[in-house]
Amino acid sequence: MESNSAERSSVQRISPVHIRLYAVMAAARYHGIELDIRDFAAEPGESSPSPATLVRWLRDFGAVAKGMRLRWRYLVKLGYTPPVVLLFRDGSAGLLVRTDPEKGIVWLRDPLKGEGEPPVPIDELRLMQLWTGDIVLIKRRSDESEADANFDFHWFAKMVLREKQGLRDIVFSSMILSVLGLFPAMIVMQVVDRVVNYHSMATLVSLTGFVVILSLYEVLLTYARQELTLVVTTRLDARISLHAFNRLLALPLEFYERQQAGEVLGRFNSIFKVRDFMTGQVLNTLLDMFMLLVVMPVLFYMSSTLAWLTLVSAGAIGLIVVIMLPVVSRVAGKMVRAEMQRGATLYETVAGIRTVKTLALENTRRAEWDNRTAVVIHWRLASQRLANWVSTMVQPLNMFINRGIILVGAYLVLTDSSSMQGGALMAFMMLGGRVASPLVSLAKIMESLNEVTVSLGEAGEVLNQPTETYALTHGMRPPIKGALSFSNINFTYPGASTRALSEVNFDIPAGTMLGLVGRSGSGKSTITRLLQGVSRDYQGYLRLDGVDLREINLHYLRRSFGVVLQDNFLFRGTIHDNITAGRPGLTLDDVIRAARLAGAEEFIERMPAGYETWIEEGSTNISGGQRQRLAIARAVISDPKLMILDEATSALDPESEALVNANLKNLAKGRTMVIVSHRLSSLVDCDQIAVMEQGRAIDIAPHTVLLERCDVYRTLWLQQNRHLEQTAQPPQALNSTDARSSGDPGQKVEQERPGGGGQN
Ligand SMILES: Nc1ncnc2c1ncn2[C@@H]1O[C@H](COP(=O)(O)OP(=O)(O)OP(=O)(O)O)[C@@H](O)[C@H]1O
Repeated sequence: MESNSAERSSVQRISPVHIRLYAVMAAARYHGIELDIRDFAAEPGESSPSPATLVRWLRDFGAVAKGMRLRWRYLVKLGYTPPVVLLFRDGSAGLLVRTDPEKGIVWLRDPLKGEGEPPVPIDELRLMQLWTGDIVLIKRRSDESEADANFDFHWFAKMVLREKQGLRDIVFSSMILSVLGLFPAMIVMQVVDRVVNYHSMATLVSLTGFVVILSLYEVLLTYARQELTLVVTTRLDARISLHAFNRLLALPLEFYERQQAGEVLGRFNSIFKVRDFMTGQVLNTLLDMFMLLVVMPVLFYMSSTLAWLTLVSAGAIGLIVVIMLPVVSRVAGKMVRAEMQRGATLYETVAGIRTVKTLALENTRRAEWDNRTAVVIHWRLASQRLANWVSTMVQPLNMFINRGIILVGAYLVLTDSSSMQGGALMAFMMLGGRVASPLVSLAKIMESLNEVTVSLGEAGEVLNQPTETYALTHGMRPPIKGALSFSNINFTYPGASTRALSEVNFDIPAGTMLGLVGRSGSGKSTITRLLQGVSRDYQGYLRLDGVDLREINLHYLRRSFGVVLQDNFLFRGTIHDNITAGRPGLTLDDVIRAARLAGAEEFIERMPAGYETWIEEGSTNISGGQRQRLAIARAVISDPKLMILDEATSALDPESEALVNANLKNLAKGRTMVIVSHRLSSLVDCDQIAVMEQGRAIDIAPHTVLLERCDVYRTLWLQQNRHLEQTAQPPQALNSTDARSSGDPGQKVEQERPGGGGQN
């Protein structure tokens, strides 16, 4: 219930709509699904959320939900049940937890009260006055484990088998089509042997009728099968795409930092090769195999000698393909990898085109592209050559099946006319060709299987990495005030040999404006990464309001932070869209308030379309200072209790920097703010400044105190402000706020904490 009160605290008044949302959240929580009220997007025009809107919300966050209308007589039969949401006429909702059909009573729980509270019994008459008749049923998705399952053939097979019904219909129609496929040959046999030999017009007429009806049937069935296949493969496609993209989003930032973006994309895209294979080649070959099953007995019936000859030749084709398989697949694997690397080069060039152009790196990029293309071409040629070899070896056997058999058959007809007639020979010819193709495609499947295995392995390199899913969906959601405490924090980046943070110890109360200073590489950004839960593999304890950060739901934690970096990505869209960043439920008033706080209001209003001004990709049509201010507005719109500004003003011109800095105090009101800056003069207003040196927090105190007692700080300050030093002595007099800050002697970290690093 802790989280319930947290969410409630952000709501001034509990309206019926909120009660309805809390009811849904409580029912979802029963199944272990944590919803955040801030994720709820109301449908425009709906005064209170309809079952459909609630179901959409639930489904978006991993629940299986269903809205339905129920009569009392069915509702009362539910017995002991997981909480069912009953929608009330006033826009609120209740939670039904138990019913007694004998007594005609249901028990409702107040969504705002804890699970321990006893439910209230209520009879039909009273309930019908409140209840609209709508309910929302919620349960946990049974394939939750599937969401975290590895991307392998097993997973794909499971996905395919989830389309059981569709597949069953496809198989059934394929079997019938296979049988129908025999008829043309049979008809030819009848026409030659009966109609032509005996000049029988009556047989021709009845055969014609038969052919028309069967053809019609075949046309319809083929259409239906195609339609079914389309539906099944499209559904499969959608499911795979969604799942893969969710995986991509659930990967930790640390993973992306280690990987080349182009390679990640290339690997991700190889998942679609697997999909094409499963839904195209495998399915078609399986369907072809039915043909084989149907045709073979007929062939043996017509002539066992010819049937054996056909089977052996087709088998030999399959054998050749299988023997060549390892070589072909090795080459195919090299081709896939080469294509992926070329894709990475393409992506890098396009993503970094500004640098390429400004540094005139076209020739270098072109040379790299040429090299990569040369490798691709080399392996493609090799693989196509190999394929050519295989098909050349196979061709004589294929020709034998298609042409040689007729000669053997003719010989059989001549030497022993009782064994076969001319018509049967022609029918055999027509059907014999169908034996080779399924066998060959079966062998080819094995060939592709290797290429697909390589692709799957590549995709797995990205998609089977450990995700943050658990941390994003589990954990506490405590109310956040903003007190931070670092105790004995040690952290080393994966693969690095030295610690990025070493025995960091300091505490700050909620509402502190904390500056982080230190030389380049001293660990300032690493501190902010730990705070945002980007890197979680640290030793020691980092507490937010006394709660271990690792215990807090990651999604909730990150939402509680407003973060502005040195270079902020603005999405293509309007200023309004960028400030709300797609967060549901924010109004224009919120946008304006955030823009005002960020000092962006004035320039936005001067723009021709105001908040509807379109921002191009890479935000080329606004200045750097404007972009930063929009990023700040985006960060403060949800009124976070914690804010991080990591070199947010470093890249700005002095005027824009002054504008943003002038607003810092305003921004910091009511929240804890962590400001990383190289420019010490922008931090003099901070309540506390932590000085970082080689991963250690060597001191923390207000500006004036640090100037007096921290050598590193004083050196940095003097390096940047020597000109001021000469004109105004002593440095404490530089800023009036220093006098206030100096009242707080701060914490001399290394002295106060045992185990802290020594001061430099
Ligand atoms: N993703 C990473 N992988 C490995 N090492 C890293 C990574 N990021 C930072 N480091 C290392 O960790 C140390 C601290 O880096 P950090 O970025 O926190 O320093 P900083 O004080 O913010 O530096 P700057 O002021 O230059 O941004 C540095 O030695 C750096 O080389």
